[in-house]
Amino acid sequence: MAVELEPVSATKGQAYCPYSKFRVGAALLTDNGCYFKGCNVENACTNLGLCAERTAITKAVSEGHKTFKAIAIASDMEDKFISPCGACRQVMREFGSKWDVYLTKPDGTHKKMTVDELLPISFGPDDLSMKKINN
Ligand SMILES: O=c1ccn([C@H]2C[C@H](O)[C@@H](CO)O2)c(=O)[nH]1
Repeated sequence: MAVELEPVSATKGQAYCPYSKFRVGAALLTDNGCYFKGCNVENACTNLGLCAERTAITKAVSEGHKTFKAIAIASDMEDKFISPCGACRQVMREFGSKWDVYLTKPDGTHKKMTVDELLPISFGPDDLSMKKINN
């Protein structure tokens, strides 16, 4: 397995989710073997809440890491693999389409998908590299 699932499970315990009571943890593995963990951080102003995946990615980027091998995501859902929201998929895609996302269950089972499988035919940084107008 490319990513340790234990850190992601532990990170779920840090979730600040007084409104949804839905705990999520993420563990992001960089190309050079560092882990950045994240949890969801909710807010009384509902739409300011941040998902676990984006917390982990933001922590990594702000510490100088932008190439990722994998991210693992954990929740308390016993019967379903946790699946990242559309916003998180787009933020993952910003840093490449070919890295892995491990969707997990509390019993340790997981499903591995690439960012590209989760967000096919995506819009990304390359699409902005061509100048479309001359001003
Ligand atoms: O992949 C997911 C799905 C949901 N959430 C959070 C957002 C919100 O705080 C709570 C309920 O949607 O779970 C995540 O952090 N990651």
